[in-house]
Amino acid sequence: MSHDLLVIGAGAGGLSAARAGVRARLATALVTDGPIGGDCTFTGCVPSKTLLAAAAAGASATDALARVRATVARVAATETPEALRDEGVDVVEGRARFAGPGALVLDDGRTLAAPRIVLATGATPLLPDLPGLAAADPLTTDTVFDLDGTPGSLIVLGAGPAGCELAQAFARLGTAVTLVDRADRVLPGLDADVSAVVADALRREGVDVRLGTGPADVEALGDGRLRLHDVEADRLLVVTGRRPATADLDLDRAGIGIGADGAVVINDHLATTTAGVFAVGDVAGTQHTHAADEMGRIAVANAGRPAWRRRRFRPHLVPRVVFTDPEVATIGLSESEAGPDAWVAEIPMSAVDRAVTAGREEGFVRLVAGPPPGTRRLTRDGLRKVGGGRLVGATIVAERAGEMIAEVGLAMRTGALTGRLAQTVHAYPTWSLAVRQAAAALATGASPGVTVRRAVR
Ligand SMILES: Cc1cc2nc3c(=O)[nH]c(=O)nc-3n(C[C@H](O)[C@H](O)[C@H](O)COP(=O)(O)OP(=O)(O)OC[C@H]3O[C@@H](n4cnc5c(N)ncnc54)[C@H](O)[C@@H]3O)c2cc1C
Ligand SMILES: NC(=O)c1ccc[n+]([C@@H]2O[C@H](COP(=O)([O-])OP(=O)(O)OC[C@H]3O[C@@H](n4cnc5c(N)ncnc54)[C@H](O)[C@@H]3O)[C@@H](O)[C@H]2O)c1
Repeated sequence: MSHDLLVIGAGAGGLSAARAGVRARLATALVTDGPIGGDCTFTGCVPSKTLLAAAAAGASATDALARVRATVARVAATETPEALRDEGVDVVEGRARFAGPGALVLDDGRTLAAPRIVLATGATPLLPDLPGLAAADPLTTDTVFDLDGTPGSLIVLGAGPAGCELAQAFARLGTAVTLVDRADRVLPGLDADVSAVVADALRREGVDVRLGTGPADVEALGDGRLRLHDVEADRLLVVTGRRPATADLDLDRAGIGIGADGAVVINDHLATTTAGVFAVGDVAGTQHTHAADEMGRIAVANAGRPAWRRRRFRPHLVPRVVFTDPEVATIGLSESEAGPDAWVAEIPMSAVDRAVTAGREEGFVRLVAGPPPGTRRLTRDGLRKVGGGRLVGATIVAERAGEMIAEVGLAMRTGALTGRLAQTVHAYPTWSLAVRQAAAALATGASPGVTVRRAVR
């Protein structure tokens, strides 16, 4: 059967690519070996955010898990094969591998060919090589949301976004949680003071946070319980990262390269090392639903264009939100990444009236601004004279940080001077007024409660 576009994988990236194909009037087939919606709907964002919301609302463990199942079913019902076929996508159920550069073969022997292929096969949980791990029947994000009830005690191994979110959710549902990471802080990819706020919040809620741990065996205790280091628990949840799903795809038959990090090698245009084949989402090394979604659209647009007319995917414009309480939202460069030419404006949430009225003063807004392109290193006064410079990044820790980061993304996307945020009237008393207050300090010289400094590594 012949198509214009083949998309492999029906998660966020594949769905976005397939819909973009239909919009571009391409005969589009979406090949999937799993349910439509992928990780986000079934094992990622939707169940984890539902569990967090139910736990925050004080639901019982049983109700929270029932709410997870109901919400996943509700979201999944909007993305059935039938609904996609109605949209014009030819949904092909089966597992695909490459037979050659423009050709796929399915597990039942069917073949498909197209001049454009988008690879969107996602990622799978990565389990560390710990002696005794398999025998302890560890939970992963593929299985934890299927539990009938919450365990009395739980070790969460890995304090990245998944570990911190799930540790907080289970603790709030009454489980005795120990959060373990070999790094010396939670969320080790973020600035150290972000980690400190989140670790404090988790500890206040009773999570036993153990950091800087060395390698250890997992020991089965015979009664269904297990021990890791000196911690005993009913169950172990392993959230130590994810591996791009490239196995059994026969990528080498099509000449598609894989990098040292295990992700498919792509360039700024999302093209792989093989002409006509593009890769998007987790299989290409990104880690968020909205990144996969954006990449799907860009890949399809680029697949029909010569290299000089292609759009670039700009990872620095992708916000990242950790949905702990408080939330952590980042975009672009952190202070330590920005370099000594950048300026930083920072306001603690204790100086923001909405946070004070809500009794939620932990956290801060940190804007990082650089000189406009072509401008030399600027003094503090020089920065003010160029409208506060242009934002190159932001880090927000606050109850609603995930909502607050969007306007920073808009400013960065449009290249607006920081002063534009300061000139924009924000309703009082909103959380996002903190962003305006910080922007005002860069653009006008002073703003109550805000400190301005050169970026520190
Ligand atoms: C617990 C958890 C919470 C998360 N929370 C968030 C969040 O709040 N916000 C956020 O932005 N991101 C979150 N993520 C990450 C997000 O879920 C992923 O980044 C996103 O779903 C990746 O989409 P994708 O399309 O790249 O891959 P996937 O959704 O994994 O889709 C890939 C699909 O490809 C199919 N497939 C694989 N191989 C083949 C093959 N050979 N043939 C046919 N089909 C194949 C699979 O069936 C799979 O469904 C979370 C992840 C986890 C684990
Ligand atoms: N809110 C969100 O957007 C969200 C939420 C959850 C997950 N995700 C995505 O899902 C993916 C998986 O998340 P994750 O938190 O599992 O991965 P991660 O790679 O972000 O974090 C893994 C953590 O495990 C630790 N670790 C690794 N091996 C270890 C070991 N042997 N012993 C002890 N600690 C170990 C690391 O130090 C790190 O802190 C990521 O791509 C993440 O971005 C996103």
